[in-house]
Parts: sequence; structure tokens; C-alpha cells
Amino acid sequence: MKDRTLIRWLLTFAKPFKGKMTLAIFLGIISNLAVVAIPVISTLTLLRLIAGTAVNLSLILGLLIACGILRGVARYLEQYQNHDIAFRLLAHIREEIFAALRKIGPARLTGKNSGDLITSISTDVEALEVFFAHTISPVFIAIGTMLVTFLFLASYDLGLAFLLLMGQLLIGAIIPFISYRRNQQIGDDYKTAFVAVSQTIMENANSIKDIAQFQLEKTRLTKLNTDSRVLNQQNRRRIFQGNTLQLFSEAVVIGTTLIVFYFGNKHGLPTNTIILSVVLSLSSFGPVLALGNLGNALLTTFSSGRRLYQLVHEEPFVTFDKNSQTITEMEQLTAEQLSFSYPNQQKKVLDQISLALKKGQSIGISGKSGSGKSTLLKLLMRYWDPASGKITVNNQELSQLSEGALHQLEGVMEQSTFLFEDTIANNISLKRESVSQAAIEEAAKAAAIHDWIISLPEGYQTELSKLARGISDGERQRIGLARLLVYDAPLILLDEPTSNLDYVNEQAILAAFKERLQDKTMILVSHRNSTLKIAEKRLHLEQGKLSK
Ligand SMILES: Nc1ncnc2c1ncn2[C@@H]1O[C@H](COP(=O)(O)OP(=O)(O)OP(=O)(O)O)[C@@H](O)[C@H]1O
Repeated sequence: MKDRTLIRWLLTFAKPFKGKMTLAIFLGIISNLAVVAIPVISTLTLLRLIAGTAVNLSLILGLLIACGILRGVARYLEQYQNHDIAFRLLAHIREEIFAALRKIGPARLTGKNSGDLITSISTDVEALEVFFAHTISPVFIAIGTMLVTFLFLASYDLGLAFLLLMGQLLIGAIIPFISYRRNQQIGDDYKTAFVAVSQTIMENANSIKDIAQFQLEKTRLTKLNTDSRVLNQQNRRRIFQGNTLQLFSEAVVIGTTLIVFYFGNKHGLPTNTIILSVVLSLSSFGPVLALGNLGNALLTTFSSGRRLYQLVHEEPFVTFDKNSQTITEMEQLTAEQLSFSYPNQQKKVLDQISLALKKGQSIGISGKSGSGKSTLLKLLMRYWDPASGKITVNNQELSQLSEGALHQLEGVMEQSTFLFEDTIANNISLKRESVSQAAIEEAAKAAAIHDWIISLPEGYQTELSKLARGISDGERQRIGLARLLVYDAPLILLDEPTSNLDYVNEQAILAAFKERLQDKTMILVSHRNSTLKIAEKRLHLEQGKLSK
């Protein structure tokens, strides 16, 4: 991916802040000129004193103090503006990332590793701060400052002014550009190593029980050490590269000053002009040195930017119609001749499958592990679209429904239930205000979890994160079932809803389901015969085909 494309994309975020940025640039130029003005005014005064010209020292002192104050205030305001812009932009970009994650959908997200995603959402976004706070306006600030110092020195001698400008361009543009081009890989390698460490830490944290059970401490520690060592090496390369660049830039400052001095002498310019240009040369490189260091900082920033760009521009497997009507009543669900293979795979997971369900009917699907039961449900949820065939609801194709309409139509429970760091009540109601406490409790009773909830000191208001003894898989599953009952969608899709429950709880829940979900249309996938019994019709999935 071209850097130009990336920069253009990043700049689109900054567009609404044009006004604030212009102000920051103006303040930055003022602040830099104030810094340059102090030695220049002092030198001019000294030269006048040496020449025996009368000087109003109080005025000069006042001017110098004013420059100092101006520098401080302007610099503070410039930094404030730039960081204010940068952090607002980062917040906005985070929203964009979450919107993109929603858009690319669960099908693509399941193919990503969590370390990668966490890095994108956290450190990659933060790395863009360098671009927004330390790149855009500093470039213009440096140009503005260079222009004024050039014009000022040109009023004494054009040749010297050009020499100074050359040195500034070398440090501010040419060296960082070459360094960035030559070392672009360093940024990407560093990011890859960073993601690997994040991934290992996440895996270690998530598998802590397995690590203890299978005595994997040594292996996992070795992996973490190896990944960390690679990260350290990459970081060292990055820092070494940055230091080399800085050293080189500072050598150019001294070199430019010496050349200015030599050129002035060689051309027999007035001593005052030579002294002034040497002072100007030593004092005016601040803003370009800041740009010079960017060459290094941007290595990781652009690497992060590229990763975010790719994430945001990833094509979802399915796109939703934006303006469809919601379906509140499910009259009929049909699947006709559905065939499906996962992307880049030959194997047909589903091969010309058809089924039809009328309102209130239910189908239970059995089949060996890996036979494609969950895949069928995922097609009904539109994680993917079938390669051929179609799914219709009330004679309308599923692909014509908006995402919102689809989610309102379907109440889904997959094999594992995600619980939020919130109260049990909110985990059941998902904070929808229309759900009353009575409805929450009724659903919890039906899901055979009410008694457990009220046994807790704070009952339904118990924060899940505060449960010292954790929560069992069965309890988690029953909270998920209560959530599903409260959601009250017309079409229910259940993927192994009782897999973590003992026989007693399974039977209690199934009885409640039979009663509560009488008027619902339901597709249920399970290995358990006892669970499949609640469905009116049974089908078996094998080698991609559905049979009775
Ligand atoms: N995202 C994916 N990409 C590629 N292949 C996949 C993906 N998800 C599932 N598969 C494969 O598709 C096949 C069907 O998987 P599916 O999860 O639908 O089976 P299942 O019948 O629900 O299994 P189980 O009863 O174990 O949950 C399996 O061979 C599985 O490895």
C-alpha cells in the first residue's frame, strides 16, 4: 500500500479541524521565531555596542523578556491545540474502527487473532497521535519559520540565506525521507513483534488453567521470552536507527554553520553579516530538527496506520440492505437448495439443502461434529451467504433485510454466551429499558437460574466481575437462555443450548422452553437426543445433506 494513500486517508480525519490547525501553525511559527529572535536581537545589540552605537538597553531587555514570554505562551497554546486536535481525532478514529469491526462482521473477525485486534484498537490508534499532533502542523510550522529566517538573512546576503535553507531542507526533508524509505521495514518488523507478544500474553492469560493442568509453564514462558527477545531486538533496531538519524542531523547543523562561516569569509562579507548568519544558523534549526526526528517516529506510526487502513477497508463477506422493513411476525422460513463452502476451501459443507418452517414450527438438527450444523445456522444469521440457493422469510430473501431487521427477527444462542462486566439483570435485559424487572425474573425462572441469582447477596444487582468464585459454564449458559427469552424474537436459532447443563437443569429448561416458545419458529442444533426432543421435526445432517 502506498504511503500517499495512507496520508490522504489520515488527512480526511483532520479536515474538520482545519481552523484549529491553522491557529496551531500560526502559534507554532510565532513561538519558533521568538526563540530565534532572542539570540539575533542579542547579537545585533552586541554588534552595535562594539561599534559604539548608542543602544536603548532597557528597550532591548524588554524585547528579550517579551520574546521569552511570547515563546512560552505561544508554545503552550500551540501544543494545547495540536494535542486537543490529536486526541479528538483519535477518539473519532476509535469510533471508526468499531464501526468497521461491526461492518466486516463476525465471519471475518473469527479469522483474526485477538492480539492483532487488541493492538489495532489500542496501540495502533494511539500511534497515530504522532501524525496528528507532531507531523501535520510541525511541517507547516517548519516551512513558515524557514521562510521567515530565509527572508531575514536574504536581506543581508542572498547566498548565505540559500546555504542556510539548504541545510534546513536537508535535515527537515531530505534526510528523514531517505531514512524513512530505507528503514520502512523496521517499523513493520517492530509492529509484527509487538503483535506477537500481545498475542502470547493474551493466550497465556486465557489458558492459565490449561497451563497449570498440563504443566505448560516452562513452554509458555519460553515462548514469551522468545517473543519478548524479538521485540527487544526490533526495538533496539528502531532506537538505533533514531539515534543515528539524530546524530546525523546534528552533524548537518554544525556543518551548515561551518559552511556559512567559510562562505562568508571567502566572499569577504561584512563581519557583522557573518556573525549574524552563524548565530541564525545555530538557533534556527529547532523546527526542522523536530521534523528530522519524525522520519523515525513515523516508521511505527505509518506501520500502525497501514494496519488500521487495512482493517477499516476490509471487505465484509456480506453487505446488508440499508432500508428494509422490520419483520415482526414470522409466517414462513424457507431454505432452498442451499450449498456452501468456506472461502478458499473445496469441501462442500452444505450441499443442496432445503427446509421449510411455518410460524410456530420447530426443527431439531442432529449430526456428527463438523457436519455443518453451526454453519447452517450461520447462513441463517448471514455471517456468510450461500454459494447457491436462497433463504427466504415471509417470501422475502434474507439478503434483502437490513442488519437491524435481521437482528430483530432472530434470537440466537450460540455455544458460548458472552457475559458483560455488568450486573446480572443488565446481562439478561442487555440494558433495554423496555424490559421490566418482572420480565427479567420470569425469564430467569424459565431458564432455571432464578434460584441461583437470588442466593447471591445482591441478587439481580450482583456485578458479575465481583463474583469471587466465578461463574460456571452452566450458569453462564442459563443466563444466556434467560437473555434469549427476554429478547423475544419471532425466529429462534439455538446452537447446543444445553451443552453445559446437567440432566435436571436441561429438563427444567426444555419444559420452560416448550411452554414459552410455543408460538416461535425455532431451529435447534444439538448432539443430545434429550434436547432435540422438544422440536416437532427431526433432521439429520451428514456429508452436507439433510435427511430425516
Ligand atoms: N470459519 C471457518 N472457515 C473454514 N472452515 C470452517 C469455518 N468454520 C467451520 N469450518 C469447518 O466447516 C465444517 C463444519 O463446521 P461446523 O462448525 O458447522 O460443524 P458442526 O456440525 O456445528 O460441528 P460441532 O457439532 O462440533 O459444533 C468443519 O469441518 C469446520 O472445520
